[in-house]
Amino acid sequence: MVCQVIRVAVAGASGYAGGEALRLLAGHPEVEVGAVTAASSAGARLGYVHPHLLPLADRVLAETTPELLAEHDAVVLALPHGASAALAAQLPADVLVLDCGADHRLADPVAWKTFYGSEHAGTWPYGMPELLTGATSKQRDALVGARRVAVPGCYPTGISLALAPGFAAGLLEPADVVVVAASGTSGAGKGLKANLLGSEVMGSMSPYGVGGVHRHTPEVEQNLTGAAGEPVTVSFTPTLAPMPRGILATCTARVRAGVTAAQLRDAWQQAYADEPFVVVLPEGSWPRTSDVLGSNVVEMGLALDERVGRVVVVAAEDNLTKGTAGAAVQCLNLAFGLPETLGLPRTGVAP
Ligand SMILES: NC(=O)C1=CN([C@@H]2O[C@H](COP(=O)(O)OP(=O)(O)OC[C@H]3O[C@@H](n4cnc5c(N)ncnc54)[C@H](OP(=O)(O)O)[C@@H]3O)[C@@H](O)[C@H]2O)C=CC1
Ligand SMILES: CC(=O)N[C@@H](CCC(=O)OP(=O)(O)O)C(=O)O
Repeated sequence: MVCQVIRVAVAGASGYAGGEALRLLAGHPEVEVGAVTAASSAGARLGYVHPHLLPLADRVLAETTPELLAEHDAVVLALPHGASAALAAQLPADVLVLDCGADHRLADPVAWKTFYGSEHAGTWPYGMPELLTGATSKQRDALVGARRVAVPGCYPTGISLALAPGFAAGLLEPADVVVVAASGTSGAGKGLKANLLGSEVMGSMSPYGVGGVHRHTPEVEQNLTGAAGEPVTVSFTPTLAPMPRGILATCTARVRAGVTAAQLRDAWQQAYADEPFVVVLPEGSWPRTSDVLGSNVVEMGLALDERVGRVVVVAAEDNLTKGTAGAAVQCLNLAFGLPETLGLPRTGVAP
């Protein structure tokens, strides 16, 4: 356990993920917010780009340099894909680096090249403590004391947590997994065009990245393969929903012959019984994105569709909280030996 305050810098502080990291860090009892950095908004008051962050409103966004970031105990990188790897390589090994981008999530360089089209930067411990990596082992162990963390993607968070218990318990077939998920518009970052939001997104839902081409597909497959101990393949279709925040992922997989609804419920309950941030709802209850808005919780409900032999798991999360910045803070707590839940809300702001 560290005794002094942890100084944390946020790079990409003018963006959505950076803003959410600052909202959480500003309320964290062991953290002092250090440098806040950006690119095109460097020089602006933080209060100008994030009026909701009142306690930090008079901070001025600095340019993002490794020298400035290196003065901190921890750095949250909330930058576009590809920008974090080069920066992280220039930071001292004893500074905790939490990369909200995808650069260090995938272990397979071929999958990286196929879905991201650039050279693979390397693989860091994956920041999803609750993820089953076998029958009972979880990802948490690799995060205690870590100094480099690849924070998961927003869709892979809800989807992987939704299906891992069934694979870890050997109850699901590894092929024929189907996921359709809806995301709020903040998932696309602040660059999503205002006119697109007004005329095409609000009042409508639309699919994108259809046909197995979305870059979160290999991340989900990597996570579920780790839980199953054999290759898992996934058909994933994302959709854009007319709401600012939230992801609702509907995940289905074929159950092995003879598997009962009681066995399924048992596996999910056992997997998450001690997890503060993963909630399995009672039979017949289903999650809503509004219930987890601003909270670090993934809520899920499950049922066996006996007619077709498939388990259906529906998971809800806030893409900016548990889907990125909340996971980063959770991993910071683990890395520094603090209680894992420190500074992280378990309550949402519904309706
Ligand atoms: N939005 C979400 O729900 C989630 C996002 N993430 C990941 O978090 C990261 C940030 O996403 P998000 O906040 O949505 O994106 P935004 O577009 O909202 O913000 C991007 C931030 O990065 C800064 N920036 C852009 N280019 C550079 C550069 N070359 N060097 C330094 N800073 C730069 C921008 O600064 P400026 O504005 O000053 O130009 C801005 O602060 C991405 O990797 C994303 O994939 C992960 C999970 C969920
Ligand atoms: C709605 C929307 O556009 N969402 C983004 C996901 C953003 C995210 O969180 O994922 P990464 O961290 O991997 O960027 C997308 O589909 O690309």
